This record gives sequence, C-alpha cells and structure tokens, in this order.
Amino acid sequence: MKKNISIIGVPMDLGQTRRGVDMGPSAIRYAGVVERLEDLNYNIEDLGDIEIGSREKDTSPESNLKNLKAVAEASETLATKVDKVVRNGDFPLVLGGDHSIAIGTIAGLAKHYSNMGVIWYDAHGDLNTGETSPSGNIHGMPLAVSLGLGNPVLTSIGGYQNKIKPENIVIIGARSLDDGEKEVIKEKGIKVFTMHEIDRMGMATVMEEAISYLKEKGTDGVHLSLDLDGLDPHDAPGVGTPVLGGISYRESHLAMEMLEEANILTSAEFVEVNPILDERNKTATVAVALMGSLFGEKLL
Ligand SMILES: NC(=[NH2+])NCCC[C@H](N)C(=O)O
Ligand SMILES: [Mn+2]
Ligand SMILES: [Mn+2]
Repeated sequence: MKKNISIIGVPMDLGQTRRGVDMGPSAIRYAGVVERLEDLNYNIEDLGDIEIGSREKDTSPESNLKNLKAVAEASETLATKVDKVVRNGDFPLVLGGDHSIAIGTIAGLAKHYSNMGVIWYDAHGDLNTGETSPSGNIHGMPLAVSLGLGNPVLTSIGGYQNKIKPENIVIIGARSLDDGEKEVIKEKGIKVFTMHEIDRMGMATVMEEAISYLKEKGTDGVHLSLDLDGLDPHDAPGVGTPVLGGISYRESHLAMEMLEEANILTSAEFVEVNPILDERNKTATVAVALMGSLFGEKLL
C-alpha cells in the first residue's frame, strides 16, 4: 500500500433520519486514527471535514429521496476532493458520516480506474433506488447509484455515469436486504457473502474467495466501503441501523489483515459511526482498530 494517506472527514447525516452520525469523523479522530497510522510509518495528511448543507423540510413524493439536493451537493464536493487525493498519488481514507457519502467517494475514485473493484462490508446491500426504498433514505442507495441505477441527480455526480461494474462488487456480511435489492443482486449477478456463508465457510475462506474473485476480474483498483453495521451490534453498537447476528470483531480483524496481505486496496472509507448511539466511543475505537489491521499492524 502507498505510504501517504489523506484523510477526508464527511460529517454527513442527511442520508438517513437518526441524528448524530455527523459526529462520526470527530469520534474517529478522537479515537486516535492519525496517531495509529503514523505509528505504522505512514505520512498522514488530515484534510479536515467537507461542508454539509442542512436538512430539507420537504421530500418530493416523486423522487422519494430525502435531502436530495444537500446530499448531491456534498457528494460533488467529496468526489472532487477524492479525485485530487488520487491524482496526488495518495491513498484516500474517507471517514463518515452515513453511507450516502460512498456516492461521492466512488464518483471521485472511479475516474481513475476503468475496472475498479468494490468490497461492500455491510449488513445491508444499499442497492435501493427511490422506487424500491422503504425509507427514502439515501444511505440505503449508494451502491445502486454507483451502478448507474436511480435518480440522475445522484447517478450523474462527478459528471459521468456507471462508475462500477456489477461483476466487480463483493458484498460481505449481508443479513438485511429489501425485495428490490434482492432483485438487483440476481439480475446483475452481484457476488454476495451473506452471514450464512461467513458462518458456514469461515471468514478466512470468505476473504480468500473475495480476493481471488476480484483478482480474476482484473481489477485495476479496489475500494473498501466498510459500514460499521456490518459488524455485530455487540461489537459496534454506535450505528443507526443495527442488525443482529453480524460479523464479529475478530472476524473483522482477520478480514482487514487478509486485505492488507493481499495488497489490493487503493482506497477505503469507514461509515455510519454514530457517537450518540455509541457506548463510550466503542464503535469509533473499533473502526480505528480495524484501520490498524488494514494498514499493517502486527502484534509481533
Ligand atoms: N447504510 C445503511 N446503514 N443502510 C441501511 C439501509 C436500510 C434499508 N435497506 C433502507 O433502504 O432504508
Ligand atoms: Mn448498513
Ligand atoms: Mn451501508
């Protein structure tokens, strides 16, 4: 992995309705992300937080997308920042914020990769559109948007469509999918390791398969989008949409270590840390510990 990491904070909470996830970047910084990665001999540049607009009173019934304008604006800003980091040859590490920020992250990244892989570590598929979403919350849509599905205001962020290919996506940890999302997965042939596969095969085999799958696709970059609700709520309680029966802390460390060994990642984001719902900053601390493993921390 590259030796320069640029951190971008995205205090976004407009992609869902629970307050507090806008404080995620602060909580992760407070949990010591910069020091942790500096100890691993990286040069860290913290670019600070991007600006987020305010909550919108009304949602247009046609679009069924809450805070569409503000989310779209922040996504453009983030895409520009991420683009710049990659152009500088640095590793972008994006701190959320709710998962809607992945729209901007991926829009900024995919300009540089014609065949980018994405690992979506999450309890959810985030494959809804305005039509299929049960909530109208954009944090349930970023993977669909990155595939070019959904409202053009979102799919055109960064000035181009279809950022990633369905066959280059691997979802890990899924255990809550809406009907419309299941259809997209089947129709597009998206690779999913649900909790069933993780239980059955073990995380080591799941990660081996995920990594060789992405290598076989000839990916020219791999982005990790890690939603903390992919972990079990016992290990990561500070999230807005917790789902029981998730990936353990240990399994997650193993997954990060295997990604580091495989040396395939070109960017990462950690999202959905909500300090208001958390227990003594546990979830942010878990996020930083996982980043430690992802960037090469070893006990001996
Ligand atoms: N990034 C997340 N936590 N997404 C949760 C999405 C929940 C649900 N599928 C929805 O569309 O509203
Ligand atoms: Mn999720
Ligand atoms: Mn998510």
